[in-house]
Amino acid sequence: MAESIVVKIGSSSLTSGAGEINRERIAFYASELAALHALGYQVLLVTSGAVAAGFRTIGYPSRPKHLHEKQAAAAVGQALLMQAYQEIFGGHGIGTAQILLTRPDFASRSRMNNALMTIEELLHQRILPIINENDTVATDELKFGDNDMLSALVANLVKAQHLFILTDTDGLYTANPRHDPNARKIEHVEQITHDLMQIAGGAGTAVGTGGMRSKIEAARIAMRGGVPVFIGRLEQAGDLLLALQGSDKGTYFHTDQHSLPLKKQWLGFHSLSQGTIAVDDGAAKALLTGGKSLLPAGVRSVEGDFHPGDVVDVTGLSGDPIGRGVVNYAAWQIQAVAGLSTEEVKRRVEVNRIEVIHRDEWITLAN
Ligand SMILES: Nc1ncnc2c1ncn2[C@@H]1O[C@H](COP(=O)(O)OP(=O)(O)O)[C@@H](O)[C@H]1O
Ligand SMILES: N[C@@H](CCC(=O)OP(=O)(O)O)C(=O)O
Repeated sequence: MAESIVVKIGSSSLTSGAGEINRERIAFYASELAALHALGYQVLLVTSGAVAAGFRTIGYPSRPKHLHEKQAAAAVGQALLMQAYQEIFGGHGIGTAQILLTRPDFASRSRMNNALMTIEELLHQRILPIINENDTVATDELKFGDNDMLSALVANLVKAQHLFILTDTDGLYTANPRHDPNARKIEHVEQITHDLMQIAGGAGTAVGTGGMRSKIEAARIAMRGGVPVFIGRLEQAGDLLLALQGSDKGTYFHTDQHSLPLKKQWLGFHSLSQGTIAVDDGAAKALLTGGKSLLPAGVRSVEGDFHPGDVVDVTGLSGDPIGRGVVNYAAWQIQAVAGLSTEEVKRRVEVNRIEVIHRDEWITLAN
């Protein structure tokens, strides 16, 4: 099967800053993507810029702050973006398709599968999918977070060979290079640590949203799904191909993880959690390194009102999340048997399976 490559381009790289698209830059990125397409890669574009491309047409003096204004600007800007992509990719002989996604769509496994089947068919037909969040219906609480995260989820979904997050800075620096002239570039990252998260700051311009922090969070999710990530900037023709070959145009995030089956992706990244179970150190170790199931003996406390078959988050004693799984017990049942031996549990409650969470229904999310 052809290698698939997901490229995410930020608002700051596609728009003028005054609420309009920057056609010249769009043409530049399109020709970079077209070059990979011509080499036989299956290319997917995750585009930002709907809000940033649309606010001038509406008459807003700067990027709007209120939700309804952002949504109106996105409705205008998304059409302008697609029009530009269609014309410009068309000039390269490449057909394009618009895919607008929302987070709740993915909470349903069948809708997530439908999105994947559509994307696969488009790629099979050599059409370039252009993906954005459906901003006109996404509310702040139910967003992917940011298009950086959307690109990581899409990369996992299609089991991409690479994710390129293109922005206005040539990689991750030890501090925000806009503010710290002594900041040094980090060329390679093997693991996203707490310290690394600390050095990644917010957005660089008035049109960008998540800054480096949201890119690192996205990189962590992609790496968890076995997708290596590049964060950086393209300057001249051929740079995307050079970045694919490992040039020094940005920061490379490596991964030794395998790609995740769809069921585990859904569980880890899309399902809606109905509660939280805190476990002791022994159970945390068994789940994280032993590939074991969670037994009642390891449970310390329970929050939420969930039922068998629901998805819950699992934390260690510190409260840090370690993973997520499907429970075989109702919340009240676990509360009744937390910390007890398997024999004792069998005497006290009637459940189909003794494991609180079976290892086949579990995904580790800690680093
Ligand atoms: N440690 C860091 N290294 C590099 N850039 C950083 C760092 N911390 C914050 N940034 C900022 O992140 C910005 C890129 O993110 P953002 O403005 O959201 O762009 P985009 O629209 O491409 O998503 C850079 O312009 C830079 O100012
Ligand atoms: N869906 C929004 C993108 C928001 C976003 O993540 O922007 P950016 O930080 O520029 O990638 C839009 O198209 O305006």
